[in-house]
Amino acid sequence: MESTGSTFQVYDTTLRDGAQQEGLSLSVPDKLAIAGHLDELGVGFIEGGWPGAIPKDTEFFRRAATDLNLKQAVLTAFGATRKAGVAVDQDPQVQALIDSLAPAVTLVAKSDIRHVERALRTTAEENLAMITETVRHLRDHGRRVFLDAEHFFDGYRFNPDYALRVVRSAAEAGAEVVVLCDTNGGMLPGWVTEVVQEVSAQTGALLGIHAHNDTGCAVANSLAAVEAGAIQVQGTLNGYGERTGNADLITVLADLELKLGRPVLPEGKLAEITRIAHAVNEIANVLPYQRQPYVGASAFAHKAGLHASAIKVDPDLYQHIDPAQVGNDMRMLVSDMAGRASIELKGKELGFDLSGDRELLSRVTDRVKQLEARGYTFEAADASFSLLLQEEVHGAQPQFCAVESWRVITEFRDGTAEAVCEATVKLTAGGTRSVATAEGNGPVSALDHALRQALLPVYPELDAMKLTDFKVRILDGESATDAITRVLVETTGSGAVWRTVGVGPNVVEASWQALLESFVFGLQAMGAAPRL
Ligand SMILES: CC(=O)SCCNC(=O)CCNC(=O)[C@H](O)C(C)(C)COP(=O)(O)OP(=O)(O)OC[C@H]1O[C@@H](n2cnc3c(N)ncnc32)[C@H](O)[C@@H]1OP(=O)(O)O
Ligand SMILES: CC(=O)C(=O)O
Repeated sequence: MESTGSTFQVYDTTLRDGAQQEGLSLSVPDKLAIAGHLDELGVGFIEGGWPGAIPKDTEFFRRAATDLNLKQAVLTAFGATRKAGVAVDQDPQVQALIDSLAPAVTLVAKSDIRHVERALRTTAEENLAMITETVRHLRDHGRRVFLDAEHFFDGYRFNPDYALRVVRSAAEAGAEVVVLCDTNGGMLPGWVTEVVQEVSAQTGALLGIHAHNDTGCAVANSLAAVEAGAIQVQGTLNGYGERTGNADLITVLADLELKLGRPVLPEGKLAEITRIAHAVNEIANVLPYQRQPYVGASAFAHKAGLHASAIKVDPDLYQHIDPAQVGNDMRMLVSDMAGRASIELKGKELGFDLSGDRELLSRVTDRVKQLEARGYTFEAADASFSLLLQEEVHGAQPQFCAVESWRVITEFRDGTAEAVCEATVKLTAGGTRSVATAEGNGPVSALDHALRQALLPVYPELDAMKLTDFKVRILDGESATDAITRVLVETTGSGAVWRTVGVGPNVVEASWQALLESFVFGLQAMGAAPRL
């Protein structure tokens, strides 16, 4: 929610401070796409970058002026105050902020006297003049101005008088909000509460909070500041940012709305937050954090049997909110920690009504526990669990073929650097016996090709299916080559993704199990009729 005066402001800095994360590199089109998502979410301000310092950011603002049709958010340029000893109207970086055409500017300024003297190598008075003159200059050019008071909390604890003079200078010169930054991320919530209350009482300025996560408290510190009176909260989507990141704006917004009862996004937008968090991960090419509060894939995933048995009665008993409020879903995980209720709920998720059949539920629960003790893992292989359920409910898995035998050989050919694998699969499908031989760069790809070759004439649906991931895990490391091997296979087809598991003392045998199950599950999911 953007505003003037003292209405609460949500300020996103994913495109500037988020981009300072190690390994993150956003192109101009990436930034434009993320800005679109942020606007859709309903944040008040989008800090687009530092024009004049980073050429890509200058270009972003140039393109934003024509390509970005923001409906809600105010585009904000970030930059430093004028340099020491340079007239404000002669400082090219200040001019670049004006040239960016952004309607709002956030200036970063030193508020810790030690930084003024040692990093800027200037005097206390000159730093205050740099702040006052730059804020006024930008206001004279019609810009809304915020001031990010860098290292504020450390500075205030070291020399409160100077830190307070920085806040007053900025506010008196026309800065709309002075944002107290925990730049090094070393604060704890109690300290933040105290400082925000004191600064607010001493200066009367409108304050904001910008927290880094080095103590693991960025979200808690942001909430503490808001409860102590800050009217602007800054953060980044998914907590991207330098070192351990910034306050995750997603968690902050959900906490403010759902826990503190403060509607800070336009109505209905919180339910979009999971989708937007994931979309931004995709654009930024960052793996989603499974355990991210509210929006992570595991945020409402239940593994323990006792949890599931209570959830069966009422999901609220083991969930702090209804996942739909943030656009997420509850999931049941099946494992050796499952009880009958977990199996029943997971069955329901997969389309099986197992309610009331106590004997069947106990049998499946026991079988899962025994198989997990041998190395299977069903929480990562829903498709294998679905086939297991079919065996228990209908007496057998769907029979798409009868496999007679399979074998793989690995061959080193003279003069070539790499080994080649060759697989032969003998099976009957559609009333015809086939012997298919195919090569691959490894045993699993050779088996995949041979199985496909044998089945394709009967099941053309296989054309749409593709192996997309293959993971091997040695389960008993101490036994070295005698260890048990677990293989997880991920297959994609017709817009769906499914995972199967195989276990055995032989890695190829374990792979074959997982591969065959992935074919069976995929054919069934695509509606193929089994023909032996
Ligand atoms: C806390 C934060 O995260 S703030 C955001 C930080 N983001 C970035 O640094 C990313 C973009 N940065 C850059 O592109 C470059 O660092 C620039 C363009 C800003 C500066 O580059 P350079 O001039 O080559 O110098 P360098 O990176 O070594 O920075 C030191 C200079 O910045 C000045 N400086 C540092 N902080 C400030 C400040 N708050 N206000 C004004 N000047 C500052 C220093 O005095 C020094 O100037 P000097 O060389 O004239 O003495
Ligand atoms: C401004 C900023 O990014 C900080 O102080 O952390």
